[in-house]
Amino acid sequence: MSRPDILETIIARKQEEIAAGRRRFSLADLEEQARAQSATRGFELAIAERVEAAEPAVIAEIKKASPSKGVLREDFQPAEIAADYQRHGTACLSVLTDRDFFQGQPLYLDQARAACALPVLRKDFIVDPWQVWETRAMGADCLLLIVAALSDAQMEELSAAAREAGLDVLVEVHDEQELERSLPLGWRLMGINNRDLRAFETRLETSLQLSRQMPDDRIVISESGIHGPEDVARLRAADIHAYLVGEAFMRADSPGQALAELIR
Ligand SMILES: O=C(O)c1ccccc1NCC(=O)[C@H](O)[C@H](O)COP(=O)(O)O
Repeated sequence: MSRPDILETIIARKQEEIAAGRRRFSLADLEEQARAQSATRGFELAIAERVEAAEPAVIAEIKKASPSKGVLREDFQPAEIAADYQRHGTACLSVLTDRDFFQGQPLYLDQARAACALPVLRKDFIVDPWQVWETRAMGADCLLLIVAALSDAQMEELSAAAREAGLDVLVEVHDEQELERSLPLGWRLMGINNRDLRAFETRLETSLQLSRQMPDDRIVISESGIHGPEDVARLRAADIHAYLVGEAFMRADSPGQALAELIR
């Protein structure tokens, strides 16, 4: 029998979390909490405005640890990091809320969002409409749909729930087949993850190659494995102007300073 890969392991854990969560809050409870939240901050718009102005759009990530790299930042203060990112010109934030694999939690999203005026992506593994409403109830502005983790029917169901909840969506693909499956959903923000979530290998070429097949009405966001200005220069040469960066910032004394140096 083959060993389950990390994505399968994470998704199995998510199903347990959802089952436990439903015992505390029904879908109706979460919908009520979500509808009581203030307006979202316009995640897609913040990216689109930068890209249309030919400026780099960075989604700066706040993550303490990852399955591939372990702990990235011992002194982890989400509010301070968010304010630092804002001072140095990020377009948006991404905050890991997964506990078991990334040492995140929903409180970090709340702390980060309260410390700045930036739109925030909830970075987690969304497989059920219950989590979509949970995301909005948490106060997030955008959620991530990882195509590798979802069937076509799930993607449609989650997209419909996100629209109803008033959330923007960042769709994440890693290969041509996932791109083809996800385009009919119609979302404008299309992340190309350079990391193979099953093998952990990270190659910038994934973005460089797959972006050639992206329709003109979509915005490509290159995700993972972006470490220095030379990486951004390669992506920019391929007409990719939006970047999601985590590790390189989390390992820096000042994540905001590292961001400024990446896009200088
Ligand atoms: O980062 C991992 O090890 C990982 C493992 C399994 C699923 C997802 C994983 N990471 C999520 C991400 O894709 C990154 O947090 C994000 O794109 C930023 O990447 P990086 O700049 O390389 O930290």
